[in-house]
Order: sequence, then C-alpha cells, then structure tokens
Amino acid sequence: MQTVFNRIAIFGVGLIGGSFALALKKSGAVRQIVGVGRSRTSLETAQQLGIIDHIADSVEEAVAGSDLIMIAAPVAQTESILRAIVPFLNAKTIVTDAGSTKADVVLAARAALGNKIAQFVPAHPIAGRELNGPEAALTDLYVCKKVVITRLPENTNDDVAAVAWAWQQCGAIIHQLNPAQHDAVFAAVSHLPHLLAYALVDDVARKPHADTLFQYAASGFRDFTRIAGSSPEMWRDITLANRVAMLEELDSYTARLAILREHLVQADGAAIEDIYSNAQKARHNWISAIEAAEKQQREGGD
Ligand SMILES: NC(=O)C1=CN([C@@H]2O[C@H](COP(=O)(O)OP(=O)(O)OC[C@H]3O[C@@H](n4cnc5c(N)ncnc54)[C@H](O)[C@@H]3O)[C@@H](O)[C@H]2O)C=CC1
Ligand SMILES: O=C(O)C(=O)Cc1ccc(O)cc1
Repeated sequence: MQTVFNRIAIFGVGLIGGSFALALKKSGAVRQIVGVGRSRTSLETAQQLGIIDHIADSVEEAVAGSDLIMIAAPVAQTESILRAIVPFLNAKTIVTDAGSTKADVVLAARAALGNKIAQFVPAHPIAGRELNGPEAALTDLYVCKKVVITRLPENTNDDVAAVAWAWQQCGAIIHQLNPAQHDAVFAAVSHLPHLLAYALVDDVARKPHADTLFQYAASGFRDFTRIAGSSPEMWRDITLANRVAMLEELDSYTARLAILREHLVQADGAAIEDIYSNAQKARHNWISAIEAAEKQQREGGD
C-alpha cells in the first residue's frame, strides 16, 4: 500500500496538471505540490487558485525534494523538460506524464533519461475538456475516468503501482496498453476527431459568407465542433507525434467519405441510410455500454 506523497512537482500546471493537483490534495494523498512552468503569470494564477502550494524557483529545487514528478505540458516539450530534470533526479523519485501520445513520449524519455529510464512511468488520463490553463482545472475531472499506463519493461512493479495509486486517489480507473496499441487506439477515437473538427470549422470560417453560416449553426454544429475550441499548440504536437497512426485513420475515413460521396452522386438513398443506420446502431451500443459501466462503477460493483 502506497504511503502519502511528501512532495509532487508538476511541470505544466494547466488543465491536466492542475486537475491532478486538485484531486490529490482533496484526497489527502500529497503533503505539498510544487509547480514549474514557462509562464510565471499562469503559475501565480495556479497558486492563487490553491492548485499548487509553491512556485519552484528552479528545476533543481523542484526536482531534488520531490518523490513524484508529473509532466503535463504539450507532448513536444517532454524531452527538453526531462533533460532539465535528469541532473537533479534522485534514484527513488518517480517521473510520470499525462501526454496524449505515448510512443514519442517514450522515445523522448529514453533519449533524455538514459540509464534512469526505469524511473519513468508513462501514462495518459482519458479525460479532459476543450478549455486550457489552470483556470480550467477541475477537482473531479478524473472521477470514474480511465487512465492508461503504458509501462516500460524497465519499470518496477512498485513504481507502476505508485503511479496507479496516485491516479486512483483522483478517482480514476487504471488500464494498461503498450505505447503502439495506445497510439493506434487514440488516433482513431480522439486524435482524428479533433483534426476533423478543426478542419470543418476552418473550412466554414474561410467561406465568404461565414458570418451567415455561424449565425444559423445550431446545436449539432456545436456538438460536432466543441473540441475545435481546444489548444492549437497541444493538438499540433499530438498530430505530429502520432502522424503515422493518424494518417492511417485519415485514409480510412477519407475512403468512407468517398463511398458516401458516390452514394450522394448516385442519389442512392438506401445505401446512405444503410451507413447512417450502421453508425446509429454502433453509437447507441457504445453509449449503452458506457452508461452500464458508469452505473456499475457508481454502485461499487466490479
Ligand atoms: N486537454 C485535454 O483534454 C487533455 C490533455 N492531455 C495532455 O496533457 C498535457 C497538458 O495538456 P493541458 O493541461 O490540457 O494543457 P494546458 O495548456 O492547460 O497546460 C499546459 C501547461 O504546460 C505549460 N508548459 C508548456 N511548456 C512547458 C515547459 N516547457 N515546461 C513547463 N511547463 C510548460 C503551459 O504554460 C501550460 O500551463 C498535454 O500533453 C496533453 O496532450 C491529456 C488528456 C486530456
Ligand atoms: O474534450 C474532450 O472531449 C476530449 O476529447 C478531451 C481529451 C483530449 C485529449 C486527450 O488525450 C484525452 C481527452
């Protein structure tokens, strides 16, 4: 059984790092949280909001006295953050992350940490929203949400258990995948949908009559494009980091669109309805499965 963390350092105190901090504080799983970031103003906001107890004056100060380090910055920052950390890393300190992609993060960690790689336990909370920064952080963001740990062969069971325990204190449910499986899954159900939402809003916004279109856009457009309100920097990094898997999903989706387009050219209502019905049935089944799992979770079953 893991004991309470004495001190956790969070690199990137935004939505994800901030929500992790708030949830751990609420559960009593940590004594002190230290924030490190690239924007002083944002760290001061995090401190005023009670998310972090202290703003680190240096990476050395943040790292040397912490038993857990969480990296919750855009994924392309991972290698430079780890390179800054490594000279001060104690043998017992565990480093983890919350990045939305995993194969690139593991490569970055191997390059930066070298023979300290066993101390890095990669993870990804499957929870979030389209808002960013410490103001968007929520204490309950991770309650009943999945966290995927993509453990490395070098990780010890104790270190993986400690990271899992921290997320469980936030209310999360732990899953495990390998990094390639992880990136293939999230290319399909998270990364591609974000690209599509951005593309649709960009397309509409560039039309000469965009104002009229936005004036009449209703809740369907709002639902479909909510995630296009997300951080462009974060999603640029995810898109580039997972480009191979995303290209595969984009090709598959483009092929489906081409089929649908041909049915439209042919005014083939039966074929269009067949695709729509298949999608409607699959979505209903998916929602029912989620609701059943949530009910079981609420009722404490397993
Ligand atoms: N937004 C979401 O819904 C989810 C995001 N993630 C992942 O979590 C990570 C953080 O995302 P958010 O919290 O949403 O973004 P955010 O924009 O709310 O927070 C990121 C923070 O990192 C800081 N930062 C940037 N570069 C840094 C550096 N070199 N050193 C230290 N701090 C730095 C920024 O100033 C900002 O405060 C990303 O890797 C993202 O892929 C994972 C699950 C969900
Ligand atoms: O806003 C939403 O609905 C999301 O999809 C949040 C999200 C964004 C990135 C992730 O890696 C995981 C979850």
